[in-house]
Amino acid sequence: MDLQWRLLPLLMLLASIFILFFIQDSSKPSRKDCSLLPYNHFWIKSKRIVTPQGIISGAVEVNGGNIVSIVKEEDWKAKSKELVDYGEAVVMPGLIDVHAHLDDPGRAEWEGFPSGTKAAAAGGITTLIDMPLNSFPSTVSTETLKLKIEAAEKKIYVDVGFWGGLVPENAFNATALEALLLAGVLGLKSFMCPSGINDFPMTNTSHIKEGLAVLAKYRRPLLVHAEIQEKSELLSEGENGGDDPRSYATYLKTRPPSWEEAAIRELLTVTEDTRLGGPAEGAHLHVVHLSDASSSLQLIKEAKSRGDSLTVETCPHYLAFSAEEIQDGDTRFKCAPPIRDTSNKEKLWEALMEGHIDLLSSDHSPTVPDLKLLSDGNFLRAWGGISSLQFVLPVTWSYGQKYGVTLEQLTQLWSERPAKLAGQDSKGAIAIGNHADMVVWEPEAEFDLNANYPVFIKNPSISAYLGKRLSGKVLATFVRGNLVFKEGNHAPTPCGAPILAT
Ligand SMILES: NC(=O)N[C@H]1NC(=O)NC1=O
Ligand SMILES: [Zn+2]
Ligand SMILES: [Zn+2]
Repeated sequence: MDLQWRLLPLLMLLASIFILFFIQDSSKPSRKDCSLLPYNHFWIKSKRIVTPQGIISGAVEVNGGNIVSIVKEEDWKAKSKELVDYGEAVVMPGLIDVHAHLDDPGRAEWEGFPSGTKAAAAGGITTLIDMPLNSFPSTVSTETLKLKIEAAEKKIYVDVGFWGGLVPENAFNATALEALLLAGVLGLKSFMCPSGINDFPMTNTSHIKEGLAVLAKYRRPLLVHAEIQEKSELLSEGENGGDDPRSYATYLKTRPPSWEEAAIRELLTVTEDTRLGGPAEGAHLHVVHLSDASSSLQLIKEAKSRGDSLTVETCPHYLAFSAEEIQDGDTRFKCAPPIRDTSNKEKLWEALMEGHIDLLSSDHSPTVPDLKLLSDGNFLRAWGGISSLQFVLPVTWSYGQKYGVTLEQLTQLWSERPAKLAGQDSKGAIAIGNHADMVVWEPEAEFDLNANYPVFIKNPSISAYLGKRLSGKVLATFVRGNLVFKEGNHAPTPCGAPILAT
C-alpha cells in the first residue's frame, strides 16, 4: 500500500479534531463579543463604591468574572492599564429584579428575552427572575421549563432565573412539583385571584399549603399574588354598574384594599407553620407587589414579629404615582393591585424606610399597545400591568429623595435582599468572591424620558414613565465581569446565563 493511503486514517482523525475544535470554539462567544471592554482582569475605580461595609473610595478588582479584591483609595498602588476610572459616579451591585414577566416563548411580541434583558442591562439590572406566566405555555412543569430555557439561551444580555408556577393542576402532585424544583426553578409563584392568563389558574389555601410543604424540603420560597376577589361595589370587566369605565376612580373601586387584606389574612393561617419548630419550617412565603399600606401591611408586620418566615415587596409604580394624578383613560397606569391614593403612597415609603417592606421589584408586565386600549381608555377592559423594567433605579432614587432614601438602602432593597430571596449567594453585594455584577451610575444626572431617550422595552409607548423627568443615569452595567451596556450601547453578543437552582 502507498504511504499516502496508510496515512489517510491519521489525516482524517486530525481533520475531525480540527473541525471539532473549530465548532466548539465558534459556539462559544469570545470575550470581545460578550463585553464592551477587552479585559478579563481589570480594576473599576470610583470615589463612591457601595459595599456592605459602607461607601468607599477605591477600586474593585475583577478577574475571570468575579470580584477578587476591593482596595481602598489609600491602599491603592496598582498602576494598571486595565483600569476604568469612573470618578465620582456610583458603583453599586447590579440590581436583581425578582419579578419580571418576559413573555417568551409564546408572547414575545409583548416582551421577549432579547428586548427584556436589553432593557434590564440599560437599567443597571444584572439578574432577572422571570415569572411563570404571560409566556405561553406557562412555566408549570419540567417540559414547559425546558421551553423557557431554550427560549432564553443565547438570547439574554443579563443572567436570568425562573420561578415555576404553582397551579391547581400540579399543587397536589408532589412528584411533579419536586421534578420542577429539581429541574432548576428557584421557587414557585401562585395567584389567589384570576391571573388574567387562561393557562395559569388561581390557587386556594389548600393548594398553597401543599406547595409550601414541598418547597420547605428544598428551602425555596413561594411567591404569592395576594388579592382575593370579594363581591365589591362593582364587579370588574364590564359590569361597571353605570360608572364610567374610562375613569380611574371606577377601576380603583373594583379592587379595594380589602382584597389584599383578605388574601393576606388567609395566607397568615399558612405561614404560622413556617415558624421554627413548626410543621413547615424551612418554607418561606413572599408577598409580591404590596399596594395597601394600611391593614395588609399591619398584618404582615405582626406575623413577622411572631416569627413567620415571611417577606414582602412593593414596586416603583406604587411609590411614584398616586390615584389622584392618573388621568381618565390613561390605561398605562392600570395594574393589579391598583395604584392607590397619595397618603397610601407616603405610608409605603415610610414602611420601606423603616424596613417593614423587605425589597423592591419591577413587576414589569407589558403587553402590546392594542391590548392596553390606549385610544379607547377603558380601564375595566385594558390589560393590567406596568411596563417599567428599564427605569426602576432612577424612579426609586428620584421619588425617594423626599423620603431620604440612601444609596445603601437602594442596595439592600434592589440587590442584597432580592439575592437572598432567589437563593443567589454569589450575587447582590460588592464582596470578594462574588460575581462581578455591577451598575455604574450618576445619581445626580437628570434626564427627560422623551422620544429621544433610548428605551429598550419592546413597546415603549405603554410605559407609565414616559414624559417624566428623572434623576439617575446608568453609565455602565457589568454582568460577571462583562461590560454588557455602556452609554446607550449593548455588547454585540448576549452572554447572560440562565440560572438554575441546584
Ligand atoms: N398576569 C400579570 O402579569 N398580572 C400582573 N399585572 C398586574 O398588574 N398585576 C399582576 O399580577
Ligand atoms: Zn401579580
Ligand atoms: Zn407580576
